Order: sequence, then structure tokens, then C-alpha cells
Amino acid sequence: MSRILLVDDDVSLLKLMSMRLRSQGYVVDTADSAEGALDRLRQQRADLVLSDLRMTGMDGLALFERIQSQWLGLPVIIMTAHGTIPDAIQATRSGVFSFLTKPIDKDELFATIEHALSLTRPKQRQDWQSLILTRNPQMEQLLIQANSIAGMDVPVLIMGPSGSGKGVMTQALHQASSRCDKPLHAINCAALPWNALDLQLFGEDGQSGLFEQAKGATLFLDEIGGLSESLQAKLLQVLQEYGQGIPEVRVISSSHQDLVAAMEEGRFREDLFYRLNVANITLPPLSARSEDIPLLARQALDEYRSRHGDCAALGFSPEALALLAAAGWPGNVRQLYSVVEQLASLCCSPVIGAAMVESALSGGSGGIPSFNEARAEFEKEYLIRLLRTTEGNVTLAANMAGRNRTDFYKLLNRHGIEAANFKSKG
Ligand SMILES: Nc1ncnc2c1ncn2[C@@H]1O[C@H](COP(=O)(O)OP(=O)(O)OP(=O)(O)O)[C@@H](O)[C@H]1O
Repeated sequence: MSRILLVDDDVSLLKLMSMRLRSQGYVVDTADSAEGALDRLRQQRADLVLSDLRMTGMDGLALFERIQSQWLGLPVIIMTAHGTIPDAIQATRSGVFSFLTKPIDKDELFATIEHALSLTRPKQRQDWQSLILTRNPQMEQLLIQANSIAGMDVPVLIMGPSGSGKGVMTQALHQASSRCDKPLHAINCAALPWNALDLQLFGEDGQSGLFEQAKGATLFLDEIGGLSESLQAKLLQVLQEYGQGIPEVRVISSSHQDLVAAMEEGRFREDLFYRLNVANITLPPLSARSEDIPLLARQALDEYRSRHGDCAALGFSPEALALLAAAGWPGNVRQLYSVVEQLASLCCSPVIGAAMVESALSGGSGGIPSFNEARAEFEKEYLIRLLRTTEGNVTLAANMAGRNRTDFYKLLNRHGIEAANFKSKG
């Protein structure tokens, strides 16, 4: 059901118009001034604003400009009894969706409203759930919760162990939200040195960073527990500025660390935690939802097969699936995907059998590491050699590797290497 905010300083007209709109099935909020409309929007987002042009105090066009700067993409239709062509031209040029002249023609009004709503209505809203495969009752309950959280436009904190699906849950939340046709901006707070992260989030001038770019959209702060003390303070300040009423930027953050413990140990600010954790989703580890394992294993194999046309394996034997379902999976769904890829790449028959699974789970694929494991090992050794050679000078090491500093820091983070440990002590 679409929600319309109707703004007019003529109270009797306000009553009449809202009756008309309600009779068409719209939910209608009213305000008798532009200032009142802005207050109303801060409390309750609307799908469309229908406003009079000439009003005492702020007029309809000034209201439109304020709406555009705070609720980008929210369509505004302006009505006026004093309709002049220059007014209409000015209104539509500045981005007002449409300009209607009073007395308003009922059919034209409804057609214009429906046209505006059809352009902004979230697409594929019902598909949001398809990203997350599950048949586990706890996860199904979480999906119901996620669907209602998605519609609330509040900050969400997603917790759960590494590889448990915090990233896909974020995509699903964004997809189910009214911002689904806007971008989902994402940044990993643990993968960048603090100054690069500061620059990316807030920009050099405080105007050009991700926070600014994500206005009207969603910003995913992955691994929020990795924020330095000073960035935690800065983020809190920004959220306080943005967070009055309906937030311009919807922040979804995630952490595999126990942030409550981090808070108790003084490593994470309490005030920031409560601001990010307005709604919470905590994903269970894969071992607590073993009924999902066959489903996810088949999905991982299908994905592998669609990327590698020469894959011989078509499926798993029941015994192989039982072994997968009984395993511990400390790396959760990501680890399961990686084991299935390894099995699919080694398998020469249509069915992946129990013996292969057993061998992969014990890490014993003939003593030969997988390509990914071998590459990770090589990368780590290589980075350590570079840092030893340059005595921890990251700029020099990045130059020698032919990478920029940001990429180089990402590599170091991925392998848990601290450049400072290679600096000479004297
Ligand atoms: N329920 C699920 N259904 C389908 N795929 C899933 C599901 N959960 C996770 N995955 C897949 O598992 C992999 C890891 O998931 P994801 O990156 O979302 O985990 P994460 O918790 O964000 O990990 P990390 O803490 O390491 O960032 C991805 O390839 C993702 O697509």
C-alpha cells in the first residue's frame, strides 16, 4: 500500500483530497505547511509527496528542494490554483515529478500518482529471499524478521561467525528495502589502514566520501569491529548528524567479532554500538543448521558447474552428503563452498563419493594443497619477503610488487601481516 504525504495550507481542501486519495486505497498523511511536512517525513517516510505550490511560509518548490536534498528519489507532485506556465516550467526543470492545476482533475491526479509510483516502486521485491538458501526453522524465522526490518529503514547490525552469510544477508535486506533500486555501497572496515578508510568513508573535505555518495541508498560497513578509536568517534558524529528521524543513509554493519565483549573490554564505543544496533540479526553457525548443508553443497556444485563447463561431477552420493552434513565447518558456508569446489575440480566421475569427501575433510587430498591454498601460501611468503627486504616500508614494498599502497594493505590484511613488525627496532 503506497503512502502519500499531502501538503496544503487550505485545511478544507486537505480534508477533501485526503478522502479522495484514501478511497483509492492510498495511506494518506497530511501537513498544513511545508515545515510540518518535513517534520512528518522525518517521522514516517512516504512514497510520494503531493503539495500545494503557494503556501504561507516555505512554498512548494522550496519544500521540494529540501526533500530532494534529504530524501533523494522521493517523487513530488506540485498543485496550484495559480498555475502559470513559467511556474510549471520552473517546477519540472528542477525535478518536480509533475505539476497539476487546480481544480484537480480526478483521473489526471490518479494517473500521475500511479505513474510516479510505478517509476519508484521497488523492483523484484519478492526476489530478495532467493539469495539465502535455507530449510532451517531458526533461519526461516530470521528471514521473516529480516523482511520486517528491511521495511523499517533503521540501522541494522548483523552478527555471526566468519563465512556464515552476513554479506548475503546484507544484500537481501537491501533488496527487500524501499532503497532496492539505489546502490548498495560497501566497505570492509578491517581491510584498510585507518587513514585510507577515513578518506574513503568521509572524503578529504567531508563531502566526497562514501557517506555522501550513499545518500538515499544503503551503506554496508563490513567488519565494523575493525574501526580504530578515532574512526569510531567520527562515525558516531556522522551518524548523529544523519540519524535524526529518517536517515539519509541506511547503514547496515556487520561483525564476526563479539561486539558486546569488545564493548565491555573498552575496544568498541558503547554509544556507537547502540546507534548501529537499532535492529539486530544474528546468524547461527553452519554447524547449528546441518539441514542446510546438502542444499548449500548442491548449490555450490551447480555454481561451480556453471563456471566450469568441463566439470564431470553432477551430484553427490547420499553417503557423501551425510559426511558433509556431519562435519564441523568452523569456516561456515564459505568453507563449505570452498570444499565443494575442491571436490568438483578433482572429481572425474558424475557422482562425488564418500571417500573423496572424507579425504577433503581431513585435508588429505593426496598431500597436494588446492590451488587456492597453494596460492595463499605463496602470497604470504612473498609479502613477508618484501617487508623483510624493505624493513617494513610499505610504500617501497608496494612499489617493488607493482601494486598501489591501498591494494598492498588489503593483501597484508588478508594474510594478517603487520608491516610494523618488520621495522628495525634501533
Ligand atoms: N544461506 C546462504 N545461501 C546461499 N549462499 C550462502 C548462504 N550463506 C552464505 N552463502 C555464501 O557463502 C559465502 C560466504 O558468505 P558471506 O560472504 O555472506 O559471509 P560473511 O559472514 O559475510 O563472511 P565474512 O565474515 O568472512 O565477511 C558467499 O559465497 C555466500 O554467497
